[in-house]
Amino acid sequence: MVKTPSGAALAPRLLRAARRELLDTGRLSVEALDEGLSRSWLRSRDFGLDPVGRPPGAPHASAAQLRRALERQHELVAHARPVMEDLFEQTRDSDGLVILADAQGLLLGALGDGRFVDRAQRVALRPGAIWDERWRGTNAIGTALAEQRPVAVLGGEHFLERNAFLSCTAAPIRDPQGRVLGVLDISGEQRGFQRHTLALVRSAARMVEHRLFQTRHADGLRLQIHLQPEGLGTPTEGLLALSDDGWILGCNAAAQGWLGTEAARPSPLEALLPLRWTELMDWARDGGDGARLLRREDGPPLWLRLDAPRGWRRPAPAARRDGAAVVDVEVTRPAAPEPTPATEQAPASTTPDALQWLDLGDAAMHQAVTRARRVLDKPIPLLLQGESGVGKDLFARAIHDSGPRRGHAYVAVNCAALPESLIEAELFGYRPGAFTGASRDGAQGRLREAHGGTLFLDEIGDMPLPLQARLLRVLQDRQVQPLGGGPAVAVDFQLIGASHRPLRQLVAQGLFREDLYYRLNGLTLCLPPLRERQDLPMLLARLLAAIEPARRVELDPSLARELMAYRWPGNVRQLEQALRIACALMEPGESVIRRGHLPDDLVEDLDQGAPLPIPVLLPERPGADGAEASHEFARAGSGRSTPPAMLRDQSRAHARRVLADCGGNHSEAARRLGIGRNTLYRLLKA
Ligand SMILES: Nc1ncnc2c1ncn2[C@@H]1O[C@H](COP(=O)(O)OP(=O)(O)OP(=O)(O)O)[C@@H](O)[C@H]1O
Repeated sequence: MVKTPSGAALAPRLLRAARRELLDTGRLSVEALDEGLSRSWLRSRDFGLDPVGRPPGAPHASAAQLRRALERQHELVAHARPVMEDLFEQTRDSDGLVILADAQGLLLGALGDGRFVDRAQRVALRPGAIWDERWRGTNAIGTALAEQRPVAVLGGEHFLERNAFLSCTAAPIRDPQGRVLGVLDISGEQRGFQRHTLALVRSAARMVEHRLFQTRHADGLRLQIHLQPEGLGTPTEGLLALSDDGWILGCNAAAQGWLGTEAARPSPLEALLPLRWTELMDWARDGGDGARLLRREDGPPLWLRLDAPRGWRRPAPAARRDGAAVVDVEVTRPAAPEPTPATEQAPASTTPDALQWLDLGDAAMHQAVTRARRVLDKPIPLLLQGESGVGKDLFARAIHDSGPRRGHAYVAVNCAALPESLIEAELFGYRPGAFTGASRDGAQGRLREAHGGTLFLDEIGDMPLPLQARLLRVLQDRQVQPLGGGPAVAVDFQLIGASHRPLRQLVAQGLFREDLYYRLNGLTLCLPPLRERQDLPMLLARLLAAIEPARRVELDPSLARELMAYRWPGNVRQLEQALRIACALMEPGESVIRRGHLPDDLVEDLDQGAPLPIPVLLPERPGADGAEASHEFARAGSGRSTPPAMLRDQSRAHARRVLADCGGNHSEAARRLGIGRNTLYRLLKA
């Protein structure tokens, strides 16, 4: 936490002297300062910020950009708003502001009505401004994000002296998967700071997290846990969300702490609690009322309460992954609010885990998973669209594994990987001796192999037109005619097509049959590119755990932030590959991935792409970087297919213009660009 050991800020004079020393000598008298504050000051210095000079041109969202950010974060905003109103009432007398920021430090909303609001406006403490440390130096919002924990930054502890009149406390808000979604902050005049504010903001953030968890897992069975029975039902309780076959799908921070686990990966109930799923079902069948004490060998006893939505019903008996039988149970709960409208309810599904596993908290992925679930048991063809490497193949497999055909074959064919002459035989099969080079025994073909199961046609946009006609016939007649003749054979499969090329556009260009397009497109699911995903931290943790199951590997925090701002042209595949290489390059004793471990081309991109992290935002001071520059940034931000060389050229040209604007002052130019001086030199030379 950013505070002195005594919990109070040091005298302004001492803080100023310590900062001066840091800038003059590069040394920080750490004995005098709290560790978190020291780290943040060092970061602020490395960003090239000057505590007393002109403030750097921090980006500021336009009204439309802010609107879009609010739309993206509507779930967070909806749950935070009532909590913020409550906080505002509690802190009204001390004339402060209650602020909500997103995970990039973009201020989404603020509540306040006193004199302080005017002063706050003058330092851009208002919606649309970005309080990332990169531009504002040490401050509660930016520092809470960088340190990923609650912080108080009092008066002169702010790196920029213009902010020294502020005292701010902030706590991160995490989503049900544990990734930071945003920050709740209370800011006020330094004089008005009250010691309990940090505790207040921390418990308010917990309350928002609690509401997010309840909403995200509204349809399934939940367990409440606490060390004391009185804690059950309060925002301090631990929450576990369970799948219909006894797997823990979600686990809030309190539960993670008590159970010594992480929320990243679903695990069976029995792996975390000394409680069998069948016992829990018996309890549920008996009404599931009251609280129970659960004694554990590896930790303090926990109180446990069952929380099932009204009418929650265990779906039809199905084999569990561990082979244990499950029973059909309906839980009768006391009267509760009417269930959410039918369109919002997830359908009953026996093993939601394969799809659930992909739902790490990104809104677009969540929507794709929810929609896929709704049609799992229906004969509706699915079309997956998304850039190469976003996980279409994995998603198709998860649909199969979560649906009623999971006990049958999953047959994947990459239509782009085979020459036209072979695809036909591969898909439709052939009779013995049907063509030169054919096997003597013939082949039944992939379509027939998929009978009863799922056929996944990857890169279906690359299927040659004559084959499209044949495939269409199969889909219409539900029969396959092998090459070389012979009787037609009935087939029945779930069809999933995928393409990184927009099929609709191919239809317009005459490259894809319109009638086949409509046959395939029962429901289109669009998987988001990695750069737009909001769940990168969770994905990183997931991939690292898979690559290095035997040791705990972490990313250097500043590198993690860079990776989050990177554009990932190769999507999850590129990320996975980069992490594999990094893990391979680490020395045996190392556990933190740093830049030096990454593939060279990625490091090069990170260096050269450094001005791009927040490309779509306008500079706060219009005169500073100029409208032209911001348009260029905006173009770079939206130019998905812009090749790296072009991006480099654009970035270099932009850097040169900013440098010229700064009269050749490299430090000032680096500050305005939001990059380090060395990166600027490299960028100019590139
Ligand atoms: N959510 C995820 N969790 C873990 N790994 C993932 C996830 N999504 C994708 N991957 C990994 O990323 C890689 C690329 O995924 P996949 O092959 O499914 O992408 P794709 O969209 O089908 O690519 P292409 O269009 O090039 O065929 C795979 O190694 C896959 O395991």
